[in-house]
Amino acid sequence: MYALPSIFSPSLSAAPGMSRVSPLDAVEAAKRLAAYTAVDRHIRPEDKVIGIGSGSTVPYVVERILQQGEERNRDRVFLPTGFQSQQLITHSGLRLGDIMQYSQLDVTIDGADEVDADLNCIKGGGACQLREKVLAEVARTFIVVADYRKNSAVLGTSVSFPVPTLTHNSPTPPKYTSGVPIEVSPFAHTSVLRSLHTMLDSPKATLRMARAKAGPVVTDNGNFIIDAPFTEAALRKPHELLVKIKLLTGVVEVGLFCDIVKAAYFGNQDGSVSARFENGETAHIESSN
Ligand SMILES: O=C(CO)[C@H](O)[C@H](O)COP(=O)(O)O
Repeated sequence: MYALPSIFSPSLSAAPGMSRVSPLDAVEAAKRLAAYTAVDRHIRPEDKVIGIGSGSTVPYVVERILQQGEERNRDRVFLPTGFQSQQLITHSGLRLGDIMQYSQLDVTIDGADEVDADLNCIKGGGACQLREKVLAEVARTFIVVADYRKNSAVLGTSVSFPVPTLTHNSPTPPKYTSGVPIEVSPFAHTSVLRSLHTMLDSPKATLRMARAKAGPVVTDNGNFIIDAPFTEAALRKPHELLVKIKLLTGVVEVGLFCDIVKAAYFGNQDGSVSARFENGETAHIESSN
């Protein structure tokens, strides 16, 4: 019953044990290392209500949870942050719950697009940030897992966020980063775009378009996504920026997660894991897997 669905992790579908896993490229191996380490440290036997985030790292989280065994998972319930993680949970044979039944979760583990030195994150690369933030905020412990490319000093500066070229009427053009994902009501998307362009110094903010559908990406909540690049100076104060964006009428949720993360785990290319904790401590963990 407990088997990782191949649609989420084709190269791992036959193997709950790492030694039988087919070779992964460096990034995939790093995602899996981060996920396994976080599950081993934070999903304890007594944790019964567990949030499962979205993205390509989270299937490794579920894989490790499955490896804890049927007995351990029998009386647990798993809450998804979107359609993808809902499918991941049900196809894995784990029990699916509904966030509307729970005001507190034991732990949520999710991916991130980027994490800064203070554990602020950019999320929403998969357009799931509303549900992700709800499940992060109601969890006693919110843990982020990612590969080494997401580990940044300042948001917007990692390789996963290439800086777009931009002309600007300034002698020294400010450095703009690629976007902060912003979920907006479709009705308000043009007015939010205008406010981002004119009031919040994000002239390159654009509506995210779908790849295999005509028109914009539509979220699990029926909304649109705007990707808004900001200057490095703005992203050095992510909480201030979050508040400004959130106050725009029509904004449903912003993919800036501030002061929520308890710990972040980054898989490295050399097989180690770097961890950062909310109290400012860091750890370098040599993998035993
Ligand atoms: O925020 C997210 C989805 O909205 C994801 O957690 C984020 O995009 C990271 O994804 P991946 O694990 O594929 O790098």
